[in-house]
Amino acid sequence: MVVANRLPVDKEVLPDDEVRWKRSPGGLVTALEPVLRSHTGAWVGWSGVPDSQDDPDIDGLEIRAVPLSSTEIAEYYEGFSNGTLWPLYHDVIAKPQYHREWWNTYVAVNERFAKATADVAGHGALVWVQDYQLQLVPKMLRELRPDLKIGFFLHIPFPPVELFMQLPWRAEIVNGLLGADLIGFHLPEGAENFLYLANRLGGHHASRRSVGVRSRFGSVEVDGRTVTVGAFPISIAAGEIDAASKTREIRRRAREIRKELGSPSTILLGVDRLDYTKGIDVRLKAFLELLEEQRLDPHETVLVQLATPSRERVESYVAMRSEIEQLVGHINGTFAEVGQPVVQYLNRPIPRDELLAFFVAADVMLVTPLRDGMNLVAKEYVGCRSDLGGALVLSEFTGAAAELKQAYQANPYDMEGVKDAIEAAVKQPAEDGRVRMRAMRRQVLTHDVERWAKSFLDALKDTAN
Ligand SMILES: Nc1ncnc2c1ncn2[C@@H]1O[C@H](COP(=O)(O)OP(=O)(O)O)[C@@H](O)[C@H]1O
Ligand SMILES: O=P(O)(O)OC[C@H]1O[C@H](O[C@H]2O[C@H](CO)[C@@H](O)[C@H](O)[C@H]2O)[C@H](O)[C@@H](O)[C@@H]1O
Repeated sequence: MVVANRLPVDKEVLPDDEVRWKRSPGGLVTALEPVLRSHTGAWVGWSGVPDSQDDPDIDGLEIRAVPLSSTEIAEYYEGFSNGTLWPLYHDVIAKPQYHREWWNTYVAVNERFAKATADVAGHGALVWVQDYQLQLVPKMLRELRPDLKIGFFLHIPFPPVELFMQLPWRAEIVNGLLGADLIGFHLPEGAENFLYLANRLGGHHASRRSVGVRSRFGSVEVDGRTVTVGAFPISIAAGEIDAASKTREIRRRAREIRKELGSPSTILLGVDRLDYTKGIDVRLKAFLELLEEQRLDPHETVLVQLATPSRERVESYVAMRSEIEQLVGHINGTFAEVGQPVVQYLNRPIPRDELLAFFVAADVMLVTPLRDGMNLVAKEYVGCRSDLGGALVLSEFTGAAAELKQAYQANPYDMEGVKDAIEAAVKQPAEDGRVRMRAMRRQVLTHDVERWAKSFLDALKDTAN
């Protein structure tokens, strides 16, 4: 069973009360949906709208919707999850807000998820709890159902001790997670941060040697149980994406996109949830300066930014959206010609096949987060480039940077470094580009999401309890 804040589909109620289900945003769903489709399993989660307990009908998946009221959405989802934990775990890029009411609602909603799971899980079932919205569920679930095998995976970075210690409920979170049999992080660093805190805040004996990738797991002794802690970098359904990107329709659409953009020599592409962690402003500022310094030609270059709306009622997201839209306006105001914008910006989700066509069309992919747990967009781009064309500019502060070493990597806080990386990617010699892309594709195609799920679930089955 998968337990996640979100169901794989979001409910949409149209003005005539007709109900439609659409794909949920974000990489967690991108990764887990194909995994669960290829196994039998149930998914417990929220439908994205208030007060709904409809279970949508999805082929091969049993869905259990957990209802949330409007107040709970404001205090648990927008509040504690995305106004407190999200910025705290992402290097405090925005200032985390600490409110006791938000915390109380987070506890109550975690209890509801634990109870919903306990009600439907078969005896001895394997339960896989996902992400920062549900960090108390492992302990709550163990108390309700000690027969279950409980795994937990954190999709975002686990912060260093200096930042985590800000959290007024730090011990409760660490002890909540320790209810699991296996706790997984994307990177060894996150696992090591957690092991240190389990000892410091929980007072438990924790292993101290370094953690490996899918190997050399750490452990914490908790009330006679051993909790295993490991690093399992997530990935994409690489084979599916590779095959789809080779189809005639997507290749044709990619050529058409280039024409529609005015047949520029260089298409730069950004694809993100509209989130302040993604560094969309970083790449726009770098692009602006490269145009100003005449290192890029505005008649030959187009930057396409596809930004799907996200967490639109959270304050820091509102501010960031207007900053980005101002920057887009400023760049176009300065460098565009009538009918020929240099930045094309769409603030809406793009259908999957259309997105793949954009990846195939893009000469340079811009992935510039200030901090990101993994970033599946970088892997999707690589997965789409069977032609060995294109170049990836990648922030050092993404989880993906640990695996995609042949990308043009840059520190997103170093504007000159980002500009140099973009310029080098735009001007790369073709053969150099092929060598880089071949190496990155080898990594992505041999480390797909099935391998991620298998390595986590095998480790979970191997846990002693
Ligand atoms: N504008 C968009 N339209 C459609 N899908 C998008 C858009 N932006 C991002 N996505 C998809 O959402 C997922 C984002 O995953 P990821 O890069 O891991 O970041 P996060 O989960 O933080 O949003 C990817 O599968 C990507 O293709
Ligand atoms: O559910 P939302 O609030 O709309 O947000 C979407 C998802 O964003 C986050 O995704 C993370 O998971 C990805 C896959 O592991 C990873 O590549 C990325 O770096 C993370 O940011 C969030 O963690 C999910 O819970 C959200 O559903």
